[in-house]
Amino acid sequence: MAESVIQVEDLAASFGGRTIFEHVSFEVRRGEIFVILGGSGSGKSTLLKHMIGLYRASAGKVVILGQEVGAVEGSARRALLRRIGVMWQSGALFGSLDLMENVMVPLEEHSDLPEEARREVARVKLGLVGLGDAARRLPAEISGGMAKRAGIARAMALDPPILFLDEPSAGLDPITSAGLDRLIKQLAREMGTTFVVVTHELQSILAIGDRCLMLDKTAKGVIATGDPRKLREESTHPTVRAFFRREAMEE
Ligand SMILES: Nc1ncnc2c1ncn2[C@@H]1O[C@H](COP(=O)(O)OP(=O)(O)OP(=O)(O)O)[C@@H](O)[C@H]1O
Repeated sequence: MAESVIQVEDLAASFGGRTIFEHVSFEVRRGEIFVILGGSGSGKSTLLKHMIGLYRASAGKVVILGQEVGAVEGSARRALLRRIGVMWQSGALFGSLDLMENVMVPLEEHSDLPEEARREVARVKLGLVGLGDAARRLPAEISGGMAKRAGIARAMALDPPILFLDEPSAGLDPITSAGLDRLIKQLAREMGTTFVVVTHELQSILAIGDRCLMLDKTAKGVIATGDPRKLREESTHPTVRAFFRREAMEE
């Protein structure tokens, strides 16, 4: 079994005294696609933000690549954050920069590479996500699916061993979404990148998830973990069954 690269231990999140989830523990192994799922408001994005150190835990901790996210500071923190890439739901591209310039941004901020080398890295990353021909286009000139791909290329600019994707399928039609799923799987297999993906799209979960964790608003925590295909067949938890059955019937 691959080594674990992320450990989440007894994590709790709350805002203004309101608990969103507590007692959340799991680990993510090197090279796997780990999916965080759950209904609206269950705390998926909140968990992701705790994992990358944007929020402070009200209890418990997150350890990434051997370092406690909430405890490292200064240059050690910057070094740790360099080793994780994040793609936000919207793709969050800079509208005034073309795709190549967008992918070059993290390289400008975090590397000493000369301009020509930065361009070359950006070219390679855009090629990797199938956007080799669109490097000079502006975000306004591309489709939603292309924007997601560009967001992934930018998140990969510094070759992070771990990539976090926040709702990659949101706003995409099923065919584009399936194409994005294939890309994520390909990157995990070929580059050995570990993915943590937040989504509630069942088709995606079944297509790409090696393992998943399901959060629940009422339970304020985790109600299932494991292989999503097995959960679909075997879970006896009513909410887990309802989630997997609802959309399984649409397949
Ligand atoms: N910064 C914040 N301040 C206060 N409350 C917050 C904050 N971020 C999230 N919440 C609350 O935490 C709960 C979980 O929100 P979160 O966005 O993590 O859910 P989610 O599962 O990602 O939902 P969705 O699928 O709708 O995006 C919600 O009730 C939300 O209002």
